[in-house]
Amino acid sequence: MAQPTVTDIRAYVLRGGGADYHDQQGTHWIDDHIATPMSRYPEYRESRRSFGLNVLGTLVVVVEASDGSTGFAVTTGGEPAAWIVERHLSRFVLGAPVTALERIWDQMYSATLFYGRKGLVLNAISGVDLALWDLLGAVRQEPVHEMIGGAVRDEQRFYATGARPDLAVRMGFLGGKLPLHHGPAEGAEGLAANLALLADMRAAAGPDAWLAYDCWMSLDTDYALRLARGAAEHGLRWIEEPLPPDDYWGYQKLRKALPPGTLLTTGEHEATRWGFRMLAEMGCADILQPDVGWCGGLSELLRITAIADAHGLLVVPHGSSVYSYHFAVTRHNSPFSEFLMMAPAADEVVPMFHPQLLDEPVPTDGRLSVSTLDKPGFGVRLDPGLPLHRPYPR
Ligand SMILES: C[C@H](O)[C@H](O)CC(=O)C(=O)O
Ligand SMILES: [Mg+2]
Repeated sequence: MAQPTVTDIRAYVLRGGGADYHDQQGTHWIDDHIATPMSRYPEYRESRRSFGLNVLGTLVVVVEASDGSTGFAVTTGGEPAAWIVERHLSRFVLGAPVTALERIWDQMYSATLFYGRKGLVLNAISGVDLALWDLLGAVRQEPVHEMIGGAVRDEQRFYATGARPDLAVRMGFLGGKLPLHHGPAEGAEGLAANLALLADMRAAAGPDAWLAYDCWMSLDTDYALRLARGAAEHGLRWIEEPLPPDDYWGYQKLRKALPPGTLLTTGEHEATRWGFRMLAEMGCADILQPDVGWCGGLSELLRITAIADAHGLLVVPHGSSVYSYHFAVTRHNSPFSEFLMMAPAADEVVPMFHPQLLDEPVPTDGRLSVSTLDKPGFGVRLDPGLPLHRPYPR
C-alpha cells in the first residue's frame, strides 16, 4: 500500500531547560553540589554547569510528510546533534515512506558506526526516530501507545526525582529519588552527610515512602557498598548509577554484594540493544533505565525491553516525559515511571520539558491516566513562540 513519504527534515537548537533539563539558570536543586565523576576536582565540585553539563542544549527534529502531516521530537544534543541530523542522517529519511522506521533506524545506525555507537550520535538517531513515530501517529491519527501494542493498564504510577522526596510523597508520588551530594573525594565526612540527609528524608517522608539515591556515575565499588550498607537501615530502595557506565564488571560485582532489599539500577547513559544486552547478561542491574531520547529512540527501546523482559528485568525509563509515558503504559515490565521535578526547589509539579512543549501531560496525585495520552503521535506540540535556531540548514 502506497504510504505518504517524508518530504523534509530540519534540526533546530534551543537553550534554557526543556529536553536538556540540566540547562537551567540560577539556583536550582539539579545543580546544587551534586556528586559527579568530576567531583574529584574541587574546582568542579560545586556546580555541574561548571564542567559543562549544559553545553549541548536541546535538539529539536521536525519532519514533514507528503500528505501535509508533521511530526517532531526534542532531546539533548544541541548543535553537534543538529549537524549530524542535517548533514548525515537526513539522507536516510528524505523520500522514505513514513512507515519505514526499521529501515531508517538500521541505515542511521549502520552508517554512523565508524564514529557513533553511543552518546551524541545516538541522541541524534533517537531524535529522528521519535520525530518519525510522531509523524506516523499524525498520518494515522493514532497515539503512539496504540501503535506499539496498546496500554496494559489504565494509569501509570510515578516516583519523583528531586531534592524533596518528603514533598513528593505529599503530592501523591510513590516516593523520591535524591541526588547524591558527596562523592569519594569528600571522604568520611561526605559519606556521613549523605547518610544524614537520607535519614532526615526518611523521617520526613514516612516509613512507606520509596527512597532512592541517584549517584550519577560518581562512585567506586567500595564507596557504593559502604553507602548502600549505611543506607540500608533507612530503607534505601535502590542505588542508581553509582559507577561509570563502562564499568560493567563493577556493576556485576556490586550487585552481588549489596545488602538484601537494596536494588541496583542503571542505564540512562547506556545505548542500543547491544549495550543493554551487556547489562542484562552480565547481571549488572535489577532495573534498567534507558532514556528514550538517548538510547536509540522508541524503536530501539522496544528491542531493549524485549531483552530485559527475557532476563526478568524491569525497564523504568529515565525521564523523557511523553516519550517514555507512551512506552511505559504498554509494557508489563515498566510498572512505574520517573517524574523529574523541574521546579527549582522541587516543591511543585512542573512539566518535565517545560517550557518547550504545549499540552505536556503531568501526573496528578502521582498518577497519569492513559486517556491523557489519547492524541495522535506523542500528543504534544512545540510551542510556536520558541526562539528556534537552525544552525546547519541544507
Ligand atoms: C538527579 C540526577 O543527578 C540527574 O540530574 C537526573 C538523573 O540522573 C535521573 O533523573 O535519573
Ligand atoms: Mg539517574
